[in-house]
Amino acid sequence: MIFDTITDKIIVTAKDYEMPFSKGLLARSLTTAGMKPSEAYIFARGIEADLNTDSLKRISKYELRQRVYYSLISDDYEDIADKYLIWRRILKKHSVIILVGGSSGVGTSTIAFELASRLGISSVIGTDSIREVMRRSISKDVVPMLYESSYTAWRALRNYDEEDDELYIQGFLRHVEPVLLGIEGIIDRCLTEGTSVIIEGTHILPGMISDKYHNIPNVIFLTLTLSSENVHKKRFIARAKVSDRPLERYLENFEIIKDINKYIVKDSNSHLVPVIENVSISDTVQECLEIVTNKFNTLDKEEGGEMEEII
Ligand SMILES: Nc1ncnc2c1ncn2[C@@H]1O[C@H](COP(=O)(O)OP(=O)(O)O)[C@@H](O)[C@H]1O
Ligand SMILES: O=C(O)[C@@H](COP(=O)(O)O)OP(=O)(O)O
Repeated sequence: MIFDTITDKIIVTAKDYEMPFSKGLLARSLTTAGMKPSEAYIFARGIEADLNTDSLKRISKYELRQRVYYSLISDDYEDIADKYLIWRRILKKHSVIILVGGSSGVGTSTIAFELASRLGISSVIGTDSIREVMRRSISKDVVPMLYESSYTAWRALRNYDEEDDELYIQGFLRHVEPVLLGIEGIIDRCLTEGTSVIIEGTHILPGMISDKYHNIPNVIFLTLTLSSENVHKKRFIARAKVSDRPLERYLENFEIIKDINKYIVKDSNSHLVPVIENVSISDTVQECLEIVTNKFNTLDKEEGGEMEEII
């Protein structure tokens, strides 16, 4: 009841908490369902106006969801109405595992965190953290490539030939292999527990991840790329300004990072994994959300899900 005394806003009540109605929050769920941000805010404002007209002081989350759903239908947003509800049921019923791959600097961490916040998935794990854990359990003598970066791993190969066109990719593949053990372990754990996670980083290489996971419908692969060298370089510059990751290291190895990027894209294409150009954050997030939502929409329909059942 505390909010009633400090705000004039309608209070939205849930089982364990209550909070003032927020147009921003509602608009966010609507954009997750595919509505354009500009339309979503106007729509959320309309919902608030309707609630005020009805002189409501408090509304349950359940009733609010119901109102939003039927307003979407009556405003000819039927597609969005379905998607608006689907995430609630999906996350209740399934574990959702999203794997976001791409070479260093293309934006996998940034996009993974955005997706997690939009979808209400609370766990995001970077493959560089998994690599760190693997380093503690596998000695450098056994797998020296694990102690390198993806783009310097070639240096740890035995008797390498600097003229070999495949040298950098061979190093990258040997670097990725032990990290995959950790990635697959996390996926298995989430599937067993029914929890959701987004795993992101350069070690998500579709062709090296066991076929078993490609055949599980709630494991979704996404690959990010940047075709423009200039934009890609600028991303390292931007990142160096806000972190301790030295710019020189990435620029010095840029040609190798580009080769790895090309390899990941080719590998993704041949495994039918969607490849997304990460130019604008909002477009990339929207594109990823569309892929993920459509996949679950299909799965949900196959399972005979009825939208009305949860409102
Ligand atoms: N779509 C984008 N538009 C502009 N900047 C971006 C975009 N995606 C990522 N960035 C920025 O680029 C830099 C590298 O992104 P990051 O997510 O750290 O890459 P990765 O995890 O793939 O190495 C960061 O400074 C990030 O804020
Ligand atoms: O090995 C690599 O390519 C990067 C991956 O991390 P991101 O750049 O993708 O965050 O790690 P590094 O060893 O440079 O810290």
